[in-house]
Amino acid sequence: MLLDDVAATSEAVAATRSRLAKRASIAALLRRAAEESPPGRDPGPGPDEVVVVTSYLAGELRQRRTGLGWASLRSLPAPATEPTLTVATVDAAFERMAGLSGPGSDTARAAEASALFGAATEREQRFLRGLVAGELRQGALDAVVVDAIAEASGAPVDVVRRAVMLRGDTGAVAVAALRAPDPGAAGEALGAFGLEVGRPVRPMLAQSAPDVATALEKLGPDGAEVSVDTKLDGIRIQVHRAGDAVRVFTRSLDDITPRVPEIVAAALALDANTFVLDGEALAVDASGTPRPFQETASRSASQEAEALAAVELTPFFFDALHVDGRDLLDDPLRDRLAVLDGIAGPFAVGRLVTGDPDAAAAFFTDAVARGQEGVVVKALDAPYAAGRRGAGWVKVKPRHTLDLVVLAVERGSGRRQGHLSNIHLGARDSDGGFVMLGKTFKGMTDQMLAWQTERFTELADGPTDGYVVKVRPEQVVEIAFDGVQRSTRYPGGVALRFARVIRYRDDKTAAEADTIDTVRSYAAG
Ligand SMILES: Nc1ncnc2c1ncn2[C@@H]1O[C@H](COP(=O)(O)OP(=O)(O)OP(=O)(O)O)[C@@H](O)[C@H]1O
Repeated sequence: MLLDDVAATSEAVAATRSRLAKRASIAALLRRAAEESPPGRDPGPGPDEVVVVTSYLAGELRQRRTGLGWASLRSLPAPATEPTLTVATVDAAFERMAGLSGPGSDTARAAEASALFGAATEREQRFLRGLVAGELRQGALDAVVVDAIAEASGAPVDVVRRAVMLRGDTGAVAVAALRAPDPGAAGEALGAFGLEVGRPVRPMLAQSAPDVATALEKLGPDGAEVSVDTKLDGIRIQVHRAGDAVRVFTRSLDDITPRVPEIVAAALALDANTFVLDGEALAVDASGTPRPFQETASRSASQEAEALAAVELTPFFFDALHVDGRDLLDDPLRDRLAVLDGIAGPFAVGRLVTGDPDAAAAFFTDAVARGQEGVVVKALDAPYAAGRRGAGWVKVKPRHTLDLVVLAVERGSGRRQGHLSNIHLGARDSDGGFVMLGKTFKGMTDQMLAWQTERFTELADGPTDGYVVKVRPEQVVEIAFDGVQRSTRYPGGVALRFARVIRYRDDKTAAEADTIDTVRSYAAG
């Protein structure tokens, strides 16, 4: 298949707001990809073309890192006039670039890139640039691609979605679905995708509520028993063990095993040979009181890798997805917790199972008094909704926070001279854009200031010599605030009161940031 076909479809998808139209064009292209490269016909050394086409349609390169920087794409060779590049050729070129390392690799990579872009037409250049810079990626697109795989293969959409969540790899799911001879076989092939120990599953996420009483109402009938879990403010971890082999993954499915030997040791000490557990890793002091979040985060944040050895982390588990040959994802939480308690012992997160709203509220107050972040209230009959903000979990925190996207940054003055300081904050709106809500430089440590100056120079979009530097909307920041007020100053009609920075989040993409509707729900009256 020609890259031009994929680029054309990608442009058509971006040009329409209709989800049905997007789904139809993606499905048509996937079907063509499967027909043009039937299995068994000189497969060559590369992957199935359907895998590559699927990831390009989702806006991603198959290679997570190519070493190609945004800056290197500023001056491109003149475009070709005729489209000749095939998807397989392009994938092979990126594979070579990703494999380069050591002295001279930058030059070799630049030469590869220049040859690739020189063979691309103007439209293909635009598309490739978007892929490399990550500009084509947006959360909403993943869901449309899942829908399109269902349409193209005839498999039920929830079966496709489930396979993607369990496999964490949309391309592999597309191949299995599209290579099946008929819809029935496609559904069967996907149904066989189970949880595999060693392969991370997208974690279940929580909804939120302003207080415990509201959380209980959301979860179901009066008086129904729920689990009120302590909400620990650390790093989400998913720990896989098969015998002596342990792997630790983050919320975004990155493998951090080599960086957390103490978690590996704790996993090996648990009373089961094979498992997948979900939990949170935290720095705690001798009395079990959590250390400030910054200490834990310094272990995960890429910008502070040197702090790695400094803090000892303890894992706390709150869910079991698989134990000793038994998949638990579809079992009710009640049963999963019984299994968890049987193996995790002191490493299980503290919880209270109750149907009494007063007891639940008291547990929350106590957790916060002990320095924890809040609670997650969970329905005992709900399955584990991998990769989704499931209805079964509701988080409650005493402090209001939002995850917003940095839209621009201002040059600092005085003590902050030479730094990029005041950040412009945006919430996500329904059509993929961002609405500005205010600015802040409160709460920033000197370390953050140094880090963000570098980061936003990289993300700068347009001239960087002005006072306000516009940036590509990619960096998520967690903001605490005292309230939301109506305001005519900003386009969304609302502004944050006393917004302050808590931390930069590398575990969320802009597509996962909070929406303007969520922000408005905090506005009084
Ligand atoms: N007992 C618990 N049960 C579930 N999640 C927990 C628990 N303790 C801490 N957490 C954390 O809370 C998060 C659930 O909230 P959510 O799904 O909204 O993710 P989030 O946006 O990363 O949350 P936040 O920013 O509030 O930590 C989980 O990702 C996990 O890291």
